[in-house]
Amino acid sequence: MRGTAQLPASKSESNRALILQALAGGGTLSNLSDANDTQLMQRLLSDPAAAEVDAEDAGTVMRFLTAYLAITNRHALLTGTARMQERPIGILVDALRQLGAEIEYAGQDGYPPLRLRGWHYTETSSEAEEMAELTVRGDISSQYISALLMIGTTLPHGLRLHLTGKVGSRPYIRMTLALMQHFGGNCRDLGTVVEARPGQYQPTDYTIESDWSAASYWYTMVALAPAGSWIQLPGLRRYSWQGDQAIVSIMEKLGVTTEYLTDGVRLMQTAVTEPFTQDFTDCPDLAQTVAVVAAALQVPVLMTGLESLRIKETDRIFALQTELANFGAFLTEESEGHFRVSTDNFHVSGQTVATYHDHRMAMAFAPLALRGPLTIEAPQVVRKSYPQFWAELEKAGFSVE
Ligand SMILES: O=C(O)C1=C[C@@H](OP(=O)(O)O)[C@@H](O)[C@H](O)C1
Ligand SMILES: C=C(OP(=O)(O)O)C(=O)O
Repeated sequence: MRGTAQLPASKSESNRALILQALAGGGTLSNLSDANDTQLMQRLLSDPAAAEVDAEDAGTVMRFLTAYLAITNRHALLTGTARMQERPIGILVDALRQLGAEIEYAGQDGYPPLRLRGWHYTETSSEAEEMAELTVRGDISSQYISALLMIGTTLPHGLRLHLTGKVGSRPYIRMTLALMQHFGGNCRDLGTVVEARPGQYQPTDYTIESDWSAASYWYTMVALAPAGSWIQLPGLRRYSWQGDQAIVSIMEKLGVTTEYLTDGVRLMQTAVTEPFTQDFTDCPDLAQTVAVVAAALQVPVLMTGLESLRIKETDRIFALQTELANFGAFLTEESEGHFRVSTDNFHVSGQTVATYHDHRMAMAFAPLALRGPLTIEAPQVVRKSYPQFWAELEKAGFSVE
């Protein structure tokens, strides 16, 4: 493998920028993602009269729009796929209700679909001179916190959140604060306390960075490709707001080194090193990539911080365990929350990989084709974050049927 692969733009940055642009009332966004999650967000924001809003399987769309539609006083049914209706949202709904939103559960308590019935400033919230203050659990999804922070700026006195529990996906909260600031918001990260000061966002231009989570699959390919392979990925930045840039240091330990270029990075293969322990609390979306590449390289990585994986697009722990087993690889819970990747005669020989409606299952396993033929079921799942994935693989020399 030698060449350049095109990445999608970051869907996390794109979906925040779209909400902030809507709250600011303008600003030009360049290099918006072609991911379905982002195209969907854009479509839903551009139809302010819709009575039913379908967030499909996009977590950021569901969570960010719950807060955005509430604060903009929309009356609508906010729904999603069957899986989305199993992904919890009670923490966000409770917080928004305390702030003045009228939200009812149209199905099961604590889960979408939601019936939004507008925003009612309570007397205390409009008269008090102090910031609204809430305590929010941080150990289920950071998307609730990002959703609240973005609208917090537009509250009469702003919003202070006290985060409890083991806060996961922290870099995504920092990305939210960075983008809020970029759009003229005044906010602070004080660790277990995060604040959005009251103010007005300003229409601001922003160019979205390429997606580091999508880049992770190219790291796997370079790791598994013949010696001397390299790949260039344009649009990635050395100083990134994306926590999944952590793939750089993780893959140093799995035989791929990163060189920063004027535009993007070049990945080069090096020697594989020792077994190691990796905590995914800050970067859960990298877990599948690393589990698969560690299995293929037969490096016994100990993975921790995987708590949120069970409530993503699918139960990713179960999906990984089931599919890895077909290759002679195992993800075993050694002690609570500590999962060891191990292998017993790892082989790729025409297996079929089920994808469980999860784009990351397809993209994490596809690079195994460098070791032998395989079939990926429902390959269109990649459209959630990387619609061009299969086309880019073909350009890189894979034979895709
Ligand atoms: O805020 C975001 O853009 C995201 C936050 C993470 O979710 P959690 O906060 O639920 O872990 C991540 O897994 C998801 O893909 C995108
Ligand atoms: C978990 C993911 O997305 P979301 O939660 O936004 O659906 C993901 O892209 O891996």
